[in-house]
Amino acid sequence: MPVCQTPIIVALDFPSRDAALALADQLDPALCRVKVGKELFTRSGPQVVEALQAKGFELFLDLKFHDIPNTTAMAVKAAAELGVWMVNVHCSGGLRMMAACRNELDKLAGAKPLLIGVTVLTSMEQQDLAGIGLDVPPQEQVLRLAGLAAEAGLDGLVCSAQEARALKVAQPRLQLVTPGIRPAGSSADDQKRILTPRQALEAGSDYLVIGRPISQAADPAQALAAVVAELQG
Ligand SMILES: O=c1ccn([C@@H]2O[C@H](COP(=O)(O)O)[C@@H](O)[C@H]2O)c(=O)[nH]1
Repeated sequence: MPVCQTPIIVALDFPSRDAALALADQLDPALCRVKVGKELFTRSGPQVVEALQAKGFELFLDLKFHDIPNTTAMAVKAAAELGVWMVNVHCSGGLRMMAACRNELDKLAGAKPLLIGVTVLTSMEQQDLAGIGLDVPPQEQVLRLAGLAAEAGLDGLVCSAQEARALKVAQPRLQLVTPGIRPAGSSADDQKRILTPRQALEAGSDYLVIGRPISQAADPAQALAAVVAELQG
């Protein structure tokens, strides 16, 4: 397997295995990892994970598990047995839930996936948090959940790159996985807390999750190359 040399994770948000693999065929596993999320996994299951791994990609299984501790820990174990590189759970499932997942992964022999906690979705802004009874700015809630994730022994967080600077001070051990990445001039779509690839890297993001700006581009390989060039420039 080639060593991936960039922090880019391309989100394969497609309704079929064939569509996802067609995009993967245009991407170089040395230039990006790939992410399988809820839509693709619900339609295509573990077979699409195996097919992408066979093409040489390291894979983030982004199913954002959120359930009682035992159920979530068993789901994380199942993901680990698929050989994925990264798996995630919602931090709002609480400390005991995250600790159960950590504990389950620690029992496994051999390579384990990175265990990452989702803080506040990048599609949410302060008024969305108020709507679910959280009268705090997104960054305050992210930092609170980050503290719980660190206590539970998680490897990192999903957050906006807008919170990266504060998190690198508050939780320097945790790796930061940041969706809501938008090259200058591209549509924000349903994302609210966004930064450009370069801004995100400078703020301290370890991994940049990029979906539609690459997957919906007329030339996805060229769109990926442009992001790589922006990061190197
Ligand atoms: O807070 C989060 C957590 C996960 N995501 C996922 O990342 C990609 C982003 O795709 P774009 O097309 O670049 O918006 C998508 O798969 C989300 O499910 C997120 O956006 N925010």
